[in-house]
Amino acid sequence: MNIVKLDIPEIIVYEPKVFDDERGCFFESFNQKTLEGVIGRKLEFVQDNYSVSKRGVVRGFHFQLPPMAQGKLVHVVRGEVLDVVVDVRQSSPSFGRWTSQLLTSDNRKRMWIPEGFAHGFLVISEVAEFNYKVTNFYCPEKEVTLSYSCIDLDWRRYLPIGVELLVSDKDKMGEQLDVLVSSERVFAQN
Ligand SMILES: Cc1cn([C@H]2C[C@H](O)[C@@H](COP(=O)(O)OP(=O)(O)O[C@H]3O[C@H](C)C(=O)[C@H](O)[C@H]3O)O2)c(=O)[nH]c1=O
Repeated sequence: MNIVKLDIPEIIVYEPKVFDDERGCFFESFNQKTLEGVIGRKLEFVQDNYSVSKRGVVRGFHFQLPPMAQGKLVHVVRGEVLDVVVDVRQSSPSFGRWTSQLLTSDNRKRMWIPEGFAHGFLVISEVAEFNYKVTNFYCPEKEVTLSYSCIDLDWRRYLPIGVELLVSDKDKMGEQLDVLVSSERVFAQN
């Protein structure tokens, strides 16, 4: 297993060990014991999610507030995405900062996103199939949408000229971080 360090230490990216042979390849797409060893905490995933998106789709940023906060273990089954997380923990030294990683079916990278981060991604390939495990059930009442435009990222530079962003109405209404802070819809100071 190869671990990729990002500039926000709580976000962990790793590449599973791949066993190639003349038939093709094998790798453990998920191993709880291995992952708990890397992350250093117990994990209990309760739900698997799967989304299929066209090139140019931006999903997010979404997060759920306590007590329904979700840790997420994400990966790409087919295609390529730019996966982006934003720290929404007010007590964190990296509050408001973001980091990203290209996740593809070829690089087989998995990204662990703990509770307290808003998550989203841009689809770069023609189609992307995105699969992730979450540590808490979906709770729309506790879900918050942070605007995908709240960070200094030019999403379009990852797309061919002429391909426009495709964003849901809900995500188009995503709010800026300062609004979420003033309405106490971020992770509170400890
Ligand atoms: C997330 C979720 C959604 N839904 C239903 C609700 C809607 O009727 C439909 C589409 O939901 P939404 O537009 O919120 O899907 P995404 O934009 O892919 O949301 C995801 O986007 C970013 C990338 C994330 O990290 C979140 O986990 C997740 O919110 O699925 C469910 O029934 N269960 C669920 O767990």
